[in-house]
Amino acid sequence: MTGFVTPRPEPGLSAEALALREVHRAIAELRRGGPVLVEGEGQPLAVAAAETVGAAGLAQLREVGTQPPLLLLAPVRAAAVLSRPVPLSAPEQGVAALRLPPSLMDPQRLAAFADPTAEMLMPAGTERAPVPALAGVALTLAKLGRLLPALVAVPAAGADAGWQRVPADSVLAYPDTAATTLRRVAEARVPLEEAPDTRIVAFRAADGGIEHLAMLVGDPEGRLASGGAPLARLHSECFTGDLLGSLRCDCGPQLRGALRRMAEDGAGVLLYLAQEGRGIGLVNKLRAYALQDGGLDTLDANRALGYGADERNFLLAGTMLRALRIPRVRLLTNNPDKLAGLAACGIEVASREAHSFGGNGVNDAYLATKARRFGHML
Ligand SMILES: Nc1nc2c(ncn2[C@@H]2O[C@H](COP(=O)(O)OP(=O)(O)OP(=O)(O)O)[C@@H](O)[C@H]2O)c(=O)[nH]1
Ligand SMILES: [Zn+2]
Repeated sequence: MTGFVTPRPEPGLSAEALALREVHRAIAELRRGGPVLVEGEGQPLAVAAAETVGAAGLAQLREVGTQPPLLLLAPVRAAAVLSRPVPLSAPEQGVAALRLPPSLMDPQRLAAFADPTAEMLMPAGTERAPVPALAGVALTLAKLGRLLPALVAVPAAGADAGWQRVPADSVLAYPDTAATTLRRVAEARVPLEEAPDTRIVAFRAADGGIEHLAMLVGDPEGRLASGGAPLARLHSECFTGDLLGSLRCDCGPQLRGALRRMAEDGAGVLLYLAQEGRGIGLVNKLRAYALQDGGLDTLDANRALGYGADERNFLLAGTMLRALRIPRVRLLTNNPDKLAGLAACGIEVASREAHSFGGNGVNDAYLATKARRFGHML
């Protein structure tokens, strides 16, 4: 059946919640190996994630495709699978498109092209193709889903009403919409080893999505009322460091050290942001670790996966601090991006407080890379 069904917005659902929902549903579809239709200016683009797509998803792509399928990759990843440099021209939005011969339309091979830890090469003679208009948006969608930014794509016609559709605008607005619609949803007193007088406040965006937490230690409101500024830390989730005590990073000592310092100071707010692996997700962070064991540093490993060096969005933190009525902070960080990020969303950073814990023998090169390549102030 072909045809077009106008989506009926549900009563009471805001435009922002609807936009988040479109993206969440598209991500869920990509993650389970299904195809989605990205709509915007130009011909709609049907895509599936190379990492997850199965035979059924590939068949659906073939059905709606008006041209042979393409593999969309970050240029650095395209250069790796082609074993030759891929020069970028400006209008191509940081995407390379490679023609996929029928013999390569195979789930296992596609997954290997997506993943630099699999070391799979495209056959000699593989050609680049013009990059479709919505290719950059589609790769952004894959990254929002914490999938490897590698997609099988076909410019599409005649997709029926059963297809999961997502407007390009909703994808592009997603990071800001997910941040600005955060609301407080739960709160409880949770005494912590390092900071016995702690309340945890949970935040959730419109249409569900990822939740973020604020740990309020002592009396930050009182500190502000007396004209001071409470200590604050933006802590990006690190399952391996925070929970397991991994020695590869410094997150565990930074987390507990920040809580301890806030308790000693009598006030503080620690935002625990669900931005695992600088925003690439735990699975991709593990892939990045594997690449680092092969010789790349933490920045180049992210890039080899097709991600940026740091995919975090600190607008989240601005929204949370405003909701908590904390407009002014003394920020525990060595990261200049956090200072700039908070300033950009109108939070006053009264001072920066150094927050370093020294190397442990395993993380020394990682800490040195943060100083040398990310500009961390150590
Ligand atoms: N992608 C990636 N993420 C990592 C790696 N090591 C740690 N992380 C993540 O990095 C985040 C912590 O960021 P850091 O750069 O260590 O420190 P920061 O929080 O930006 O800066 P500070 O405020 O100075 O501590 C957490 O989300 C970790 O999961 C890595 O090798 N690769
Ligand atoms: Zn860590």
